[in-house]
Amino acid sequence: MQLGVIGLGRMGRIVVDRVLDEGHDVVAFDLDEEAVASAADAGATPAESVVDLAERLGDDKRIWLMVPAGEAVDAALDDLESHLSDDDVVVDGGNSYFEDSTRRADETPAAYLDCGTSGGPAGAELGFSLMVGGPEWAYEEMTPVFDAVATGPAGHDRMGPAGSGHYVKMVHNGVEYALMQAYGEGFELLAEGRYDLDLEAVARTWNNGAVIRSWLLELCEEAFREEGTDLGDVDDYVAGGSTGTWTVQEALEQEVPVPLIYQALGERFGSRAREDGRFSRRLANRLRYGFGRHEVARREE
Ligand SMILES: NC(=O)C1=CN([C@@H]2O[C@H](COP(=O)(O)OP(=O)(O)OC[C@H]3O[C@@H](n4cnc5c(N)ncnc54)[C@H](O)[C@@H]3O)[C@@H](O)[C@H]2O)C=CC1
Ligand SMILES: O=C(CO)[C@H](O)[C@H](O)COP(=O)(O)O
Repeated sequence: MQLGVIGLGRMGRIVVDRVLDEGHDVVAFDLDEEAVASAADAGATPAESVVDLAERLGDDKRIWLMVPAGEAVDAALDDLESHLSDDDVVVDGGNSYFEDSTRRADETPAAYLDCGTSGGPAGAELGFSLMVGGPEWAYEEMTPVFDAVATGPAGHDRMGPAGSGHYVKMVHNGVEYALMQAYGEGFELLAEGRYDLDLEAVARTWNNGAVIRSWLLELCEEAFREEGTDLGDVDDYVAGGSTGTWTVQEALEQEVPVPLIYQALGERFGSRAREDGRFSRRLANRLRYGFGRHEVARREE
């Protein structure tokens, strides 16, 4: 199969590499020329623009968007629009808002798959977990690509119609916020509590057989190992927040109580007011580096 990939950042480049590794062809474009050159070095065919990418793909185009949610997705789709037909398939693998995805599915003259992607940069080796929404035939058509990008056949599935992939990923991120908050609170109590504990040793012990072992807890262990048990100069400022906000908004609309996710979101917003130096927030700040290679906000000396 030949796949066009638009957006070659932390996540898009992994899509390129994993698809190439499985013997497929890739045509790659990014606004950043260095990212395009680097993908070309890895074996992709470089494109000079979105339109050039579309023209190089010929009939039955298969295109994966991996650009920031929002305007960048609409900009790429605008450029693609006149080059698409209903035999083509466009996948949006970013963290788009699900209602944007249903609108785009209606407006795009190709089959549109909204694909929630989880796993972060660690997915380069492990593969991603992919939650896909959209037409069944398009999902089946893209199965070789999903097999390559995901951990394997069990790492992707069709959730339902348009929007459902990004809807499931939105809720996934709400859960992610709540889990980060729970680990943060537990470690804050241990850090502030009555024993002088090595939190890396605690995390390592928990990760070996404990009920609460998980990848996020492995990232806690990594954070304590790399930053120190007091998290060193990691600031109590947690960025991000859009997917958690959408989750809470949807929960309110559906009248489903999600107090843990709401509380975790509130803690993030609170961290930006810099009222105090909460340990849990500093850990969340550092964990986002662990799973997403997002920049760690550091305290000023
Ligand atoms: N980093 C992570 O852990 C995860 C990120 N995501 C989502 O994946 C998407 C991409 O994220 P990252 O790769 O981390 O971002 P990134 O910032 O590393 O890369 C985005 C790339 O898109 C390019 N770009 C922006 N607008 C463009 C346009 N109109 N045409 C072509 N290229 C354009 C940028 O130059 C950049 O290279 C986002 O929606 C993000 O929320 C999803 C799961 C995990
Ligand atoms: O989707 C992700 C992980 O699953 C991305 O890392 C996302 O950026 C996390 O959300 P936030 O930026 O709000 O922390």
